[in-house]
Amino acid sequence: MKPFWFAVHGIVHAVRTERNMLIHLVSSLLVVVFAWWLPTTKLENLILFGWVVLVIALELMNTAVERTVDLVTKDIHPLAKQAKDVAAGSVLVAAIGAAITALFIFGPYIIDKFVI
Ligand SMILES: Nc1ncnc2c1ncn2[C@@H]1O[C@H](COP(=O)(O)OP(=O)(O)OP(=O)(O)O)[C@@H](O)[C@H]1O
Repeated sequence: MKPFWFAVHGIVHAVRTERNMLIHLVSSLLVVVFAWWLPTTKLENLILFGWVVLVIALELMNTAVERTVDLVTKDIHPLAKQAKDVAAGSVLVAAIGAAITALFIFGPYIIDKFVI
């Protein structure tokens, strides 16, 4: 059971220390609110859930890369920059994918609600 709590501790640490993680959690909450408010299908909710999980999981990995790089060197190094920037890029790619998916799924329902 210990590895589970170590993992939970890691998640709590990332939420407490990473501003971007807070942004992802607020965005995830917004997705839940919209999915509850709009008549989305089970499949659509499942797709949205997958993106939310992917973005949060990648942000956790990004945090791990940042900590590892900082542990290895405090000096300015091009490889340290590449490692951090590439890891951050993976989060950005997923976040853009999630935003586009959310727009495609929620967009038509919102238009239906407000345009008669
Ligand atoms: N050791 C380093 N050598 C060279 N460039 C670095 C180094 N550390 C950080 N950088 C550059 O500065 C940027 C900001 O680094 P920092 O460690 O503050 O992470 P961050 O991206 O601000 O993470 P967060 O805000 O999520 O904690 C990195 O994306 C990278 O481009």
